[in-house]
Amino acid sequence: MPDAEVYLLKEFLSGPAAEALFAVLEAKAAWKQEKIKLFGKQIDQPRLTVWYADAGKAYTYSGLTWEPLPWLPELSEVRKNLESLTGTFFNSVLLNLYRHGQDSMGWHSDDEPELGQNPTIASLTLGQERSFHFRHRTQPELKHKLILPSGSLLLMASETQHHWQHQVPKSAKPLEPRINLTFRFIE
Ligand SMILES: O=C(O)CCC(=O)C(=O)O
Ligand SMILES: [Fe+2]
Repeated sequence: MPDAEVYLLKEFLSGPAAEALFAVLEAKAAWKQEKIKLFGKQIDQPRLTVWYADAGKAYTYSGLTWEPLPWLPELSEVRKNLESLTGTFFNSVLLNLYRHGQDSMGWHSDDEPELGQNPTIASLTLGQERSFHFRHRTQPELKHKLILPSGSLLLMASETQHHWQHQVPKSAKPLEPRINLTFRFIE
């Protein structure tokens, strides 16, 4: 992909480790159904979310301001491993629970000002594999599609968010749940 720095580690976690972490997070994370405003109406986001971060961090995302919860030990452990792998620090993680094929995330870039100029975003998939699409912001013929399997880690770095958008599209198939963790550094 031009104008991007993207890596996919297909086996960041083993199958059993990904399954175990999925079970812990599904049961222990404080999942919430947030609303978004669309054409002046409040509607449910097509997924459940929860945000964990270091104390004192506030984050605005999808028009919502998130109040961080203190880290679960299992999340701190993943954070530590990611930090030694990437050589970058992460002080927050957004969890998304896609309950079935009709849950999704629309086209966007992770380019909120508090993420800084060229954020490194580490995105871990647990459970159901899903498609992940990229499209270039100014050259619409540039597209890229990936499958994110359970235990995989997608890293997006340097100028990727300036030039590309990404989405997790809905699927007509009756899919099993997927948990996604996106680790970020908020300034
Ligand atoms: O679920 C995913 O793989 C993507 C999540 C995402 O793009 C985000 O949280 O910003
Ligand atoms: Fe994103």
